[in-house]
Formats: sequence, structure tokens, C-alpha cells
Amino acid sequence: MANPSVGVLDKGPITHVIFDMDGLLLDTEKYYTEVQEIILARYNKTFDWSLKAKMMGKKAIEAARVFVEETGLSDSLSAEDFLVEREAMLQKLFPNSELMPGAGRLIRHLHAKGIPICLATGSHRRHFELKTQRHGELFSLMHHVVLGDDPEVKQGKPSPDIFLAAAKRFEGCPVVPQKILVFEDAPSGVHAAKNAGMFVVMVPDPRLDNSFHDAADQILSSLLDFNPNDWGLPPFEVTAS
Ligand SMILES: O=P(O)(O)OC[C@@H](O)CO
Ligand SMILES: [Mg+2]
Repeated sequence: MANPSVGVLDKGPITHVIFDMDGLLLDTEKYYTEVQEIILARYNKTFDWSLKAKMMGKKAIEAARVFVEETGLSDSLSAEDFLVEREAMLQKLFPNSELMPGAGRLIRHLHAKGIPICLATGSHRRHFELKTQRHGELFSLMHHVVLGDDPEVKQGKPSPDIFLAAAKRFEGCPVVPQKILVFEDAPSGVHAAKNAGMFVVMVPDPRLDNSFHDAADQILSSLLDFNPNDWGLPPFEVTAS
């Protein structure tokens, strides 16, 4: 894992930030897990984090293919049928989505300091709307949002497509990738950011094996632990104690 201040010092401070959404800003990965466990139980199978690590962050159909193949269900459940089966359960759960610790504070801070921020999520429009319906004002602070079903996103994470598309939509583009800091929770997302030539802070679920941490430039256990100074970004206001 690189020392972030070294990374930034030799390339200059970060000027733009791209946020992942599921598992990073919103506590939604647990809903995918809950639904997948229900479906697997029907086949007397259990869901584990090694499978989760391969699915999280991916576009729906790509994650679905991993699911049916890795669980050996592809003969009895197609990836498409899996998506149909889980949809009704997810649509009930997503409106309850809550922010991850520190997410609101960081978004508001960067926006207040004039740092351009945007969202790049594998979630497609329907799910994005459901997940963010209680957080509209906060997500309105994003300069733009790139979703999994965006026509410019040919392949999902770990392909760099979504982060390259997001970088192009900032004002005054193109933004040099080395000036962009990505926040991610998933191995696929970390690799997508590195494939795009950007820096990436990973905030992994504690149940994710540490072996998935290596590609990230910085690992945090929570966004509450992020120090903007590490990346040449404006510091948080010191609140009077
Ligand atoms: O790109 P994010 O926002 O993590 O969403 C991916 C989604 O498909 C859940 O894994
Ligand atoms: Mg994510």
C-alpha cells in the first residue's frame, strides 16, 4: 500500500473526487447479501464473503453471472432469472438505505470547499433512485452521477470505463487522472480506479479478506478516519471543543 502523502507530493494535490456508492456512501451491500442468502437457502447452499468479494461493485448482470457460476447453480438458475427473483426483495429493502458513517460529513465538506465531486456506481437508474430517495438533498451536491446503465459504461468495474466517463464530465475537462481521488469499498472498484490511473482510498467491509487491500493507495476502516491533508485537500474545520 502506497504512502498517500508520497503519492500526492510527487504528483501535486488532488483536485477532484469520485465516490462509489454501494457499500461506500450507502449501507446497501447488506441488502444484496440478505437476498442472496435467501435464494441460496432454497438450494441448501450458503453465501460467503469469498463469493461476495467477487460480486460486489459489479454491474447487476455481471455479478449475477458470477453468482450462478460460483455457486454451481447455472444449470438450474440463469443469471437473468436470478436478477428477476431478487428484484422484488431488493425493491422493498432499498428505500431504507442509510448513509455509511462519515459519508454525509465528507460530501458536505468537499462541496463547501469547492472541490468538484461526483458519483460513479454500478447500480442502474432504478436502483439508484430507490436507494437515494431519502438522501436527495445530499446527492444533489454531486456535480454529476454516472450509473451502471450509462451508455458510455461498456463494461462494469474493474474496467476503468465508469471512472473515465465520470472524469470526463467534470467542468474544464479533461481532468488528469492523477488529480482524481476515488473512494471505493470493493476490490473491483479499487482495480477500476487504478486501471483508470487514479488514486483510490478503500474503505472495505471488515469481513473482506485483507488480501483484497493491496491495490488501494490508502485503507480506512471508516470515512470518519479520512484526513483530507493526506491528499492535499482542504482540512476539516476544527470544531471548537
Ligand atoms: O458500484 P457500487 O455503487 O459499489 O454498486 C455496485 C452494486 O452493483 C452493488 O455491488
Ligand atoms: Mg461499492
